[in-house]
Amino acid sequence: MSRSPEAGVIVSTAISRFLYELQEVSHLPPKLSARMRESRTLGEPLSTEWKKCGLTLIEKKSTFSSVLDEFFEEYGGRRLGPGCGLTGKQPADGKGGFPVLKLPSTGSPVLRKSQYWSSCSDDHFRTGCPLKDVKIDPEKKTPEAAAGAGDGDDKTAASSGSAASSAEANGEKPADGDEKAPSPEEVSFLRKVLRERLVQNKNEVEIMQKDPNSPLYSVKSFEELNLPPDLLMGVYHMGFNAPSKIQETALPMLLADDKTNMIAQSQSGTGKTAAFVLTMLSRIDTKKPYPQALCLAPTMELALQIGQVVEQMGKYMEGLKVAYGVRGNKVARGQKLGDHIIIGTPGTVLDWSLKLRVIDLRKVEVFVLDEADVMIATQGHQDQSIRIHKNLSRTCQMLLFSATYDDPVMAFAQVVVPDPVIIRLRREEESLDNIKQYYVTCENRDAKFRALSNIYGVVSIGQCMIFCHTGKTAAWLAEKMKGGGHAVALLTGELLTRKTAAWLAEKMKGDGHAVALLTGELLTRKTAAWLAEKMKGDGHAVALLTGELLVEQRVSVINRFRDGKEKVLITTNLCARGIDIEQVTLVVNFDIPVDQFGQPDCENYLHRIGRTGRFGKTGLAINMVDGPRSMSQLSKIQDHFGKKIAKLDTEDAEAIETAVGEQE
Ligand SMILES: Nc1ncnc2c1ncn2[C@@H]1O[C@H](COP(=O)(O)OP(=O)(O)OP(=O)(O)O)[C@@H](O)[C@H]1O
Repeated sequence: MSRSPEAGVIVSTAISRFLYELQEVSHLPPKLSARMRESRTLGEPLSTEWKKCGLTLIEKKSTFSSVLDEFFEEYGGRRLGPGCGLTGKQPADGKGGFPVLKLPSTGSPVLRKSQYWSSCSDDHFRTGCPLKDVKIDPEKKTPEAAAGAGDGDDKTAASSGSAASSAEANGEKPADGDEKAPSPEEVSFLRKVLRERLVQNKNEVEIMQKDPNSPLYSVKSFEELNLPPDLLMGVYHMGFNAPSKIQETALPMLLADDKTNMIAQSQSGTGKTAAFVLTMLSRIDTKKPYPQALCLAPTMELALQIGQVVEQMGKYMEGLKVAYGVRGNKVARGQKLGDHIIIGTPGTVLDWSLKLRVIDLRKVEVFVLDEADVMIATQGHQDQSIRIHKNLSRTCQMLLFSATYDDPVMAFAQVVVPDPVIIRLRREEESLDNIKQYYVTCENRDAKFRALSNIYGVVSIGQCMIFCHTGKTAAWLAEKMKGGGHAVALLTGELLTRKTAAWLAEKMKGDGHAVALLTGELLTRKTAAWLAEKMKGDGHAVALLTGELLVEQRVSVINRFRDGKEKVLITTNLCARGIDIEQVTLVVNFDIPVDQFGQPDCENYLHRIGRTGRFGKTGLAINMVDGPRSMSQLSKIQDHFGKKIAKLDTEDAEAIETAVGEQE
């Protein structure tokens, strides 16, 4: 049976997961269940994993399909087709029994092609997410497609078809799939590290509290909060003069003796982290050598960011100790942690508390769940957080913070935060009032580039952001503009293409480095990373070159642009979504923003061009239209906002001068 390593991983873990779930349905003997849990090693060949579980692969027709049907009834799945299912012998007493997997001899095409199974990733499996919670991702590619589209520059990604936009005019496949969108965790991390100051918001804080009669008060200064002097010094050390809008309302409740439980929602950058860090610090006694505050974040990077705030704000608290419950931080079973604050990700903290027992959850005074919206987007985190939460004492103060407020977040919040006060600060509306919007008609992308050059040739532009639909167009345009002498920053999901990686590997080898190049058609990023680790473990010096731009690299690109080192930032929808770069003078939609269904994306349009025209200045937005389709998309956007988008003739220098001149 031939299959790529990644296919093996996906299939094996999905099936193991399936079996793991199945024990609840068909009562596997405990010893076997335990062995199955142990056998979740990433990348083990399917057959080894099965053998470890005491399972055998057979090729006969299914005789155990009723169990399978029962399973799907219970978990809401469906049969995937003939020849793919469970088979085995049911013992006479009806108890126990070893389910045996049956795969078609052709390399399990049904499993691989099925959205259901390919949606079960290793993460679902590792984090113990119930199968019923596995979200089916219709965009998810089969391993073969992923391998083909991953980091090749001579292959185009699988097209989503309907997402086609103006990029079609270039004969290029317009799928977003040619680069990877930053995950919610990455976006959240990027925002945090890029944030330099508080986001101001003039809206009123809305409050919903359990007892509407209990008095509410807000503070206008940190002194009013009666903080211990060492903590107040820490706040000043952070450079905070007065509480932010959300802090004014939240802090008096958070710090009150009755340990109010709270769900707080406001946009990123409004001061939530500072508020809960202050609460954690105010609740701990550094003389007591055990964890008293616990904070969960969705990723290691975010946990470390929070830790930095804790360490800065707690700078004057003598003896304060912080531990990071994140992957790679090892603790010995039974060791008792003497740190006062634990910040970590749900999986590791769960292990530390319930498996290794290094934290006594009953002694935790305050429990914080940060970035709940990002947390629930990560499979498994929700369940793990709930399991941790269940072991906390009733007197523990529970706090949950989120940038959004939709139903899944609230449902989760209600489970982990009993009797909460809910506070909310609505995002200030962005408006198009200060922005002059134009469109330019161009035949193809070369014509778009010419139009852009004309604009640059006639007037001097401050900083400009250009949005393209795909990473490929962005890279092409960046090269063209560089050729024209512009200082250009390029922010896309792909840094190294396979070709570049191969070239770099050769260079490095030439310089005497031992380089194993792990990219290409067969290996996906995950398999490559796994293999690199394995090889390193075996003492090889391995450089892993894949097609992804690391978060740190993205930060550096954005920072360079913000510092004015480059005047033009060319980016894609995917990479720029949710990331604020303030104060550019010109926004160019090289391609009209569309959503995954090819419909005009008004929200994104507003967000993109809202970057210009801030601080009372007039901004300028230019949209490039290359056919009837993009024209119709733009008209819909115009109708949506009810603001005129005027035609601009970029062959007419005077017209350009008038348009740009108005903006200065
Ligand atoms: N009272 C304050 N005065 C001045 N600056 C503040 C204040 N509170 C927070 N800040 C600063 O504002 C920025 C955003 O604050 P913070 O990280 O607490 O917001 P957040 O809502 O948690 O955002 P995110 O969700 O992105 O983490 C940080 O640089 C922080 O140091």
